[in-house]
Amino acid sequence: NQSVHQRMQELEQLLNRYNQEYYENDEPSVPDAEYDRLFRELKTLETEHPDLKSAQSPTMKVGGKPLGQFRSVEHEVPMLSLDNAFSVDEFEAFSKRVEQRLDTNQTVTFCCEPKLDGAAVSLLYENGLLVRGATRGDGQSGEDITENVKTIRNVPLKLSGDVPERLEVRGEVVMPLGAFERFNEQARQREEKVFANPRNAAAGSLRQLDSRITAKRPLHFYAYSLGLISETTQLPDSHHQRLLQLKDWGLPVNIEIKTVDSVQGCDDYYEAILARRDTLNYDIDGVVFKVDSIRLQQDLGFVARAPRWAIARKFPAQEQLTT
Ligand SMILES: NC(=O)n1nc(-c2ccco2)nc1N
Repeated sequence: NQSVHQRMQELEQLLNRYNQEYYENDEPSVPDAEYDRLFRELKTLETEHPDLKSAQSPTMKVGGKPLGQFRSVEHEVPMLSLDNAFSVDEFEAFSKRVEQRLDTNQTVTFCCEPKLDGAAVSLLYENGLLVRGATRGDGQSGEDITENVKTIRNVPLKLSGDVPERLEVRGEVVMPLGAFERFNEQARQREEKVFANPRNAAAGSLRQLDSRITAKRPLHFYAYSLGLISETTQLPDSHHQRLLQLKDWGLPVNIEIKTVDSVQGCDDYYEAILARRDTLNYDIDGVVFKVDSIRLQQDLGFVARAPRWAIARKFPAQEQLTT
């Protein structure tokens, strides 16, 4: 019995370490199959020797399921990825495609947004109360991280005003740069692994099993699009106006977002944000231009999984300062 107990303690230590790696840094040192095998071995031994089972066993934290203990969430409206334009010519080709769909004398308004480099999430509010949070996953289904998103500093648990019965908000979770540096400094001092960049820090923090750990992470959320909405009739036809409506209801919307009425306006916006990139308190990897008219967005639809009505224009890669 002693050797069984020893093996159980060894398994517990191994699994806790692998969990830490997986959820702290999103970088497990063993493949999931190996983790699952060890997990099942421990589970079996605990079933055979309940008297030897520890209250802190990793099998207690997850309610019995191995790694995949986040419930899966189906995105009724797919969470799209963005097509990228790496040059002004590629962007102009995009705007030409859009203009082809317009009547001749119509001009197209674009909504311009900084492209936040964090982790995309979906928040679902029912009667104004936050009822679910989910990662983007593969765009069709993600992980249920409700308890974790509730700990994000600027995510309202209750919206204010006359809100739709069901409102799904999508946006980016970022770890502000100052907080990221301080967090990594602390991790270094504690001989814990540091995050390579703020995006990993945000993604890894959101995938913590224990939301008390997430709660200690300085995360911010910025809304940038809407998913499921009941009562769409009351919403304006403009994407920008809808974001301002989200702001009125208490959701954080990035202050850099604005509309322009020409391709030149988009180019100016790209240059202006690029020039100020180092003064922003979060990582961005470009700007996003979206056709502002929802009606025109629906008319343009999307090809594969990227919308025809939006395009990201990426900045040149930032020279990586040696941290
Ligand atoms: N990452 C980011 O800041 N995004 N991502 C979108 C997006 C993705 C799909 C539709 O819109 N918009 C913004 N500002």
